[in-house]
Amino acid sequence: MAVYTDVTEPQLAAFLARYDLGALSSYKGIAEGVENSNFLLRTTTGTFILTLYEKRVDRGDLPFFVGLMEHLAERGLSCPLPVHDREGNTLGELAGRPAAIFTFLDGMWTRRPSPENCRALGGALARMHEAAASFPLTRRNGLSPQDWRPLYESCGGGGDTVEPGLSAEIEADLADLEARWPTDLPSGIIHADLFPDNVFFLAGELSGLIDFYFACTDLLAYDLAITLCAWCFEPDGSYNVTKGRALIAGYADVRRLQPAEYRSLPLLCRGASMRFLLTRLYDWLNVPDDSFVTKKDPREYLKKLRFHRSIRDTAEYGLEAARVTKGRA
Ligand SMILES: Nc1ncnc2c1ncn2[C@@H]1O[C@H](COP(=O)(O)OP(=O)(O)O)[C@@H](O)[C@H]1O
Ligand SMILES: N[C@@H](CCOP(=O)(O)O)C(=O)O
Repeated sequence: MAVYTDVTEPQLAAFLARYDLGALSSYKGIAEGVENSNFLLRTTTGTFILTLYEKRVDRGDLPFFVGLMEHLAERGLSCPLPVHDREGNTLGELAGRPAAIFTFLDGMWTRRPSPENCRALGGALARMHEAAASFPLTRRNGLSPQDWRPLYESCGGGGDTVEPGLSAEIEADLADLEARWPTDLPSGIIHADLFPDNVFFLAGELSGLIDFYFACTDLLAYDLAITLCAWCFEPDGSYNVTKGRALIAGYADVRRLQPAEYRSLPLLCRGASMRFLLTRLYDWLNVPDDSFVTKKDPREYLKKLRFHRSIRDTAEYGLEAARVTKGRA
């Protein structure tokens, strides 16, 4: 459930009066999502999404997030386009929260992605990376390798209550990831949270990407690793090589991987697994059971971490280097 802030009809009507969007017809809270309060907004001119930014989002980051969506949408990527008010602002204030209105994207997210979905997604991710290359702002990744240890330490050894031995396992992996994390791969703006619930499909075609609220400046191939972890495993925890192959090939059809990016993929996938293991572990231990937020199981990412640790050669993800890189790896 993600409606943390109530908005009254007079408050919303007054907010809307600043826009050329017609009069308020109806609005209702959207249950999905974790970070912010979202409303489906209907006016006499169309359907929109109203977002109120909650505590977990830093106000200082909003121009980056909203500006990025506008930049991407203007370059043909299907993602929410922020609507300007009559004075040209995309960000305002409603019910004591920063707020913005976005165009509505048709489609639904898929719980059972197919290899074709993965191929289309790979292409969209690469197009996003290319379109974002000309965006002038940057944002540090607040969940980068240097942030993982403090996050782990803030869990206070609670990992062992989730799974015996988890703390020692995390510590060993953290030390290895910190020592070997690559710094010389191509970087740019990444989505950083491209999970199935953030990708819409309509009649089998990818219709848009949403939720850019973890977007940041980081390694492009790390975004591919995050996406592979989120899309290419089955509910029983097994890796689906057909989906992995389709995702990587779809990406490389648009943006070829450099040999070093290809070689680094197992390490980047371990890092991606560690990042989501740690944020889920923190929430598992700290978010009250009766809160609105649905806590996600950290053990899903522990299994993925173990799988990626077992990979000896990137080809095990489904594609030989020669098919996805510029030269020979
Ligand atoms: N532009 C949009 N078009 C259609 N639906 C949207 C749009 N933006 C958000 N939504 C809906 O709102 C839900 C929550 O949005 P999301 O950005 O994922 O929230 P959060 O940042 O809180 O996780 C999505 O799952 C989707 O149903
Ligand atoms: N994708 C993350 C949680 C973030 O949720 P979102 O609704 O903002 O995408 C996870 O699965 O741990």
